[in-house]
Amino acid sequence: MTNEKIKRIGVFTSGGDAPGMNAAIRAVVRTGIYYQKEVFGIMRGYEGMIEGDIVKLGARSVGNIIQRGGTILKTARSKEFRTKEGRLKAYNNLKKEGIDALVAIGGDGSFTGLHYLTEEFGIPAVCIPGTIDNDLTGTDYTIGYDTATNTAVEAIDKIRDTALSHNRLFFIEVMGRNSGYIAVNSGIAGGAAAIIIPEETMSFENLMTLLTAGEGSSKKSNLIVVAEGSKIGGATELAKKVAERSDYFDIKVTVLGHLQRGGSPTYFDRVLASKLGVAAVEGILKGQTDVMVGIRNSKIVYNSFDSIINHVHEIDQESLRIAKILSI
Ligand SMILES: Nc1ncnc2c1ncn2[C@@H]1O[C@H](COP(=O)(O)OP(=O)(O)OP(=O)(O)O)[C@@H](O)[C@H]1O
Ligand SMILES: O=P(O)(O)OC[C@H]1O[C@](O)(CO)[C@@H](O)[C@@H]1O
Ligand SMILES: [Mg+2]
Repeated sequence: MTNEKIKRIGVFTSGGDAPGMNAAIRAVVRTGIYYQKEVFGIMRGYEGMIEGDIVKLGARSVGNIIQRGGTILKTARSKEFRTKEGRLKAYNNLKKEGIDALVAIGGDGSFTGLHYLTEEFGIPAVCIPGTIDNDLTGTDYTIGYDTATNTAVEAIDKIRDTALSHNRLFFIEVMGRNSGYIAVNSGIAGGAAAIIIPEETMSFENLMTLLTAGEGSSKKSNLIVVAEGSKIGGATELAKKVAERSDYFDIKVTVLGHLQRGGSPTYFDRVLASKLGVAAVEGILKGQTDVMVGIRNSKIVYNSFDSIINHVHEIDQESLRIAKILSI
């Protein structure tokens, strides 16, 4: 796999950080070096690309990071890269450093930016899905999702102890942007009484009926997991509305927020990141471009940008079904 045209590969992280991004950086750097390429780290995503903040990485410079959360390359959301002028500045910096291929680790927004750069300047690029949201079709799992969901489950377990002791109803809000993946699976694993996600609109009246049924069976403590993208209101709003309709419950709210983004990646995310990092570099050396590398049914797959962007990563219906059966 000695594609002579590619000599220098640039790698960067972009959008929200996710646990396992470091493991992916390590895999990209070491695979590039394994195939006798030079690898450069672009700092702070597209911001660093525009400013020319680019550093050479060696096999040892990515030692001792596989277990660390966050991203050693740092990350950013860049407004300027959304403009053609911004992307031209970025491309000129890549040219200056002799970088002739790119690997991006990020989410849908990062891929969209890279798609434009590839279209405008013809630079080969492969994307690695790195986001806690698991909102990308073309891969069963994104890097960081497993760790974030485990973090949410740990938090839910702790809230359950206090909820039970006080007979309280808790609304627990988890991240996921417009996706309900973290909510559904942390809800099943945490034994939630209801899971509210953007993909499936449970009406507020349905929620009241469910809670009132609990009232009849003298169930006073309950955990409701709410995805931040919920269309019937976030945890705070729902708690307020329930309190207005019933004085039966002692209601509390916990918004888990950014704690879901940090921490040491699980074994699953480390292995996923390692596999995708190797596959991204091998893909680019074999001529893949404008694609996202993913894992489907345990197999590495490359999907074109067009087939993943603006497509919804559907929630598994079976998960929704079992969540309902088990919450009676
Ligand atoms: N339409 C676009 N055109 C050019 N660049 C874009 C576009 N959309 C996003 N980007 C670039 O990609 C960056 C990251 O995108 P975004 O903030 O949506 O995060 P993401 O990659 O989707 O990750 P996550 O959703 O996990 O935080 C943006 O700050 C911007 O620089
Ligand atoms: O860190 P920020 O910029 O507040 O973004 C938060 C968003 O990023 C994510 O953590 C990852 O995309 C989402 O779940 C959340 O909506
Ligand atoms: Mg995104």
